[in-house]
Amino acid sequence: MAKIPKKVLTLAFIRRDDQILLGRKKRGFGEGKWNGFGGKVDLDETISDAAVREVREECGLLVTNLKKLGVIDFEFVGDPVILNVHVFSTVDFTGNVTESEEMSPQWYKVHEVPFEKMWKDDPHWFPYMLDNKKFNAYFLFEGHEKIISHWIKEVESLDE
Ligand SMILES: COc1nc(N)nc2c1ncn2[C@H]1C[C@H](O)[C@@H](COP(=O)(O)OP(=O)(O)OP(=O)(O)O)O1
Repeated sequence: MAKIPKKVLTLAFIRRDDQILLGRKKRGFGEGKWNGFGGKVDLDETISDAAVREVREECGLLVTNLKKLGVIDFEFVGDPVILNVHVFSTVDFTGNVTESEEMSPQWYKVHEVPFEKMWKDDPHWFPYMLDNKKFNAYFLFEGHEKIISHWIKEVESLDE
């Protein structure tokens, strides 16, 4: 049976009191959308090391104690590659929030997250992430704005 190619990506969120740090993507995949910070995993690094690196590159913060809260598979009609996104969260960071070439960061109150300017899947799984619940999810997109099917379930644990 043919193996489905998966591209492993990180997506990290930083929390501070009743706020969450989001970034507006300035270029590339998801340009214009608000999201957490993340990207591809390099050959020589673990997924959580990649999450730390991507946060530092994209918003200038050094994060520690990242907790993996979710693993989401995204499939796009007509594209054989599945995006396998590992979602992390932390409240521990040092440094100053800094705009990068890729992201324009901004703190939002957790009840004022701008879902209308984000990926369509986000309102489905953000409640789990904001409640620190672990979850697995799958979304099938047609284009970048329409979800055709999805599932999401809370889980006891996730592989590190
Ligand atoms: C399709 O739905 C998605 N929703 C959300 N909330 N986030 C998503 C979705 N699909 C991908 N993502 C995340 C995963 C990553 O954090 C970024 C995409 O990473 P990118 O392609 O920008 O990876 P980089 O390593 O930064 O790429 P470059 O090396 O080219 O800068 O979006």
